[in-house]
Amino acid sequence: MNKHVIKHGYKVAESLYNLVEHEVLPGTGIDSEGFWQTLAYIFDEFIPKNQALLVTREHMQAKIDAWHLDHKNQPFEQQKYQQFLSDIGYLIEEQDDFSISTSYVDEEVATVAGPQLVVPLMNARFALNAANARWGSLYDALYGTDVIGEDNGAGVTKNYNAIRGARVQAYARRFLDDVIPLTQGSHIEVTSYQVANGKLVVTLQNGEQVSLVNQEKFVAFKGDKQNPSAILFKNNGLHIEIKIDPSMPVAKTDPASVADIILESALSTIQDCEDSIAAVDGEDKTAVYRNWLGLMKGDLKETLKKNGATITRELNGDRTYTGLDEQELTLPGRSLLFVRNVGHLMTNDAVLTVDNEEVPEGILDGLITTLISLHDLKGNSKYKNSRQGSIYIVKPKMHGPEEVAFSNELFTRIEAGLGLATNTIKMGIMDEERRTSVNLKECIRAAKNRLAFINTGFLDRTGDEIHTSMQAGPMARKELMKNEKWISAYENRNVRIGLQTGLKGKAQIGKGMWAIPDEMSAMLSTKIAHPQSGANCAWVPSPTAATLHVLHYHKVNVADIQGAMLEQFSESNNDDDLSDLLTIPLLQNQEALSVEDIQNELDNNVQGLLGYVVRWIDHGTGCSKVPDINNVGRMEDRATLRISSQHICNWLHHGLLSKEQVMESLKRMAAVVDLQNITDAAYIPMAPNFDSNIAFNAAMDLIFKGKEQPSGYTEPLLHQRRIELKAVN
Ligand SMILES: CC(=O)SCCNC(=O)CCNC(=O)[C@H](O)C(C)(C)COP(=O)(O)OP(=O)(O)OC[C@H]1O[C@@H](n2cnc3c(N)ncnc32)[C@H](O)[C@@H]1OP(=O)(O)O
Ligand SMILES: O=CC(=O)O
Ligand SMILES: [Mg+2]
Repeated sequence: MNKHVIKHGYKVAESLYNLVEHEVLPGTGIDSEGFWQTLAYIFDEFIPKNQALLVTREHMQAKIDAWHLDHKNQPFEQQKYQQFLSDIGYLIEEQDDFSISTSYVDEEVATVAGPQLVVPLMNARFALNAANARWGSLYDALYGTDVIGEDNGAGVTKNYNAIRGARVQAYARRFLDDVIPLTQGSHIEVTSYQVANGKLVVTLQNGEQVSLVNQEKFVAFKGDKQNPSAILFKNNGLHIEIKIDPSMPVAKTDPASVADIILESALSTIQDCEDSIAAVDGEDKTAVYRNWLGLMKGDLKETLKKNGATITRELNGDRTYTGLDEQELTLPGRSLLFVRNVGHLMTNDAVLTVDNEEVPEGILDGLITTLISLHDLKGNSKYKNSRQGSIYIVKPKMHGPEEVAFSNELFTRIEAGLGLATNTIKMGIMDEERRTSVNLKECIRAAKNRLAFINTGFLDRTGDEIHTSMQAGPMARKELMKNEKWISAYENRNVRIGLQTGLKGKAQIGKGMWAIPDEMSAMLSTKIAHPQSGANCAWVPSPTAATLHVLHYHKVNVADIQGAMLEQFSESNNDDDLSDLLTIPLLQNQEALSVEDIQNELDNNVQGLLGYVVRWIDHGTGCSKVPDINNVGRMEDRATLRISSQHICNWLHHGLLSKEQVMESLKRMAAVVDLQNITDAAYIPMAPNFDSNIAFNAAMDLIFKGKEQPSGYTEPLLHQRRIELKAVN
């Protein structure tokens, strides 16, 4: 067990204590004793409330399970089911209309629509990269991904492939023609961009001088007006820089010496303490908090080897240009950072009660991540995160309004304890549990003075859909879930309620993750649906994906779409989409499933599950790219694991699978996963010693004990097994 320091009746892990005492508190203006006293008061007050909320979850789930068992083999009556959900307080009556009144929200959240990057905060290399992903090279994003085809000699080669490069240049120019068109001709014909009398003068190959159709989109430049090194545009609130540098190899093939198109990309980033990391004890929590501290103090650094060279990565500075008024124009060089705390379920030994009980991790996260954020608010960093003086905390996995009210109250108490004005902490609500989706309006009301985002976390939400209705019958195939009634009702209703509660211009309405990190071409052709649906941000898994997804926000003006939607809502009665939302995605036509279909479904789930779990348990890696059965790399995190484990568990429970069949698949797929990891020297193979392999046992538990897991969450079992592994290593 970790060593602890006793503070006001609580035992604080020594590593955390030292971090807070020596690195966090200095410079915050908060004295040590006052802080530990606040911590103790907050735990005294909120631990019992937190525990009571978890008991409510258990009771509701037990009643839902019982209802389905009572109605087994009877025709399903939707109205009766909904009435039952109301009777048990799962479904709450919506109250009067209202609008949120959140203030001091940064423009990246309130008014400018764009990509939102998510990153595991435990990984400093990635966390820094994400903070710096505010600006990204469009040329690199295109060249390095499948957006540019490999046909006709355009493949990725060891050295620079000029054929591929030419395609990249052409693609980027078509984009410029779309969003900043010239009065005549195309950006591909340009031989020079110059500035004269506050206007952009563009010379084409035929010698003609033209300009922009929308002059106001040209906002700044760098260098000499006759010979600028950068031209800056703004479209839909997002910046585009044409970088001009004749010394760069790619510029030599360009008549206007364009070296790159740099796009403002990840407007905001969520630094994640939750589903993409594996922090199981006080030591791990301290490492995560230390990275957040480095980001808030602006001094986080990571030395790494890249392309044979050793580099030190740190936060990028702001970007400066010359504005059209000849004054310096400074733009943020870093993404606006949110921090995602954990939810209400887990506990951690970073702090123990006097009875050696672990404290709720979510309460600790709220307190420590806020304390650390004081460095940003107090200007202790050479960089600014929130120019509005706010702290952005995403709260995941909350079930219904009373759990949101709990977080709201906790944040108010933390603010008071740390001397902050009430509502300095802005809350992001993940709409990812069914009891939150069905009561979304009331959830928003419960945080209406601090709400900064709602986001459809469809991955957790799918896991909860399966678990909540575990007893109702076998669920639809995983891949086909996206065609089910509930999910479109969920996505549309989230936007509708968000707009009707006044989020436009004040907060984000966000959409979920693109979970196929290497399929950027597919992302480009489909993820435009997110801004088109009225969402002003959507999640991407990497900086490259952010630079590509931002193209959608240049093409779609989300504020206009939201405005039109609001008008439409006021003219028509809203359809009652609650029944659709509550339509359980049961497998239809089970007889049509062949033996092979069932086996494929199982093998695919098992492969993803094992591929993820083995890295989680053995390496403490909370988010991985794992090949599925078709060899497509999938982003796996605890939410996708929740889906696969619950899905197998559900089919097993309803007899579509046998225990032996699941075991056979687990063992066969373990060998496949072992092979996939063969180049990793630190990898511990699962086959053939399955019984003694901790990761393999974790995988079995997730399936065979899946029904009993609270809300079908994977973290209790993952934590238990990782702690077991850490103890033997
Ligand atoms: C349901 C939910 O809760 S979704 C939210 C949780 N999910 C996430 O946060 C996804 C975060 N993404 C990731 O962790 C990764 O992109 C993965 C695991 C999906 C893929 O990782 P890898 O296989 O290592 O990616 P790949 O090899 O293609 O790229 C690695 C490079 O991209 C960078 N990178 C990849 N993802 C990110 C990211 N999210 N933020 C910043 N940089 C990133 C790395 O820093 C690295 O670059 P570097 O060598 O310069 O440091
Ligand atoms: O947190 C996101 C999700 O989809 O779950
Ligand atoms: Mg989630």
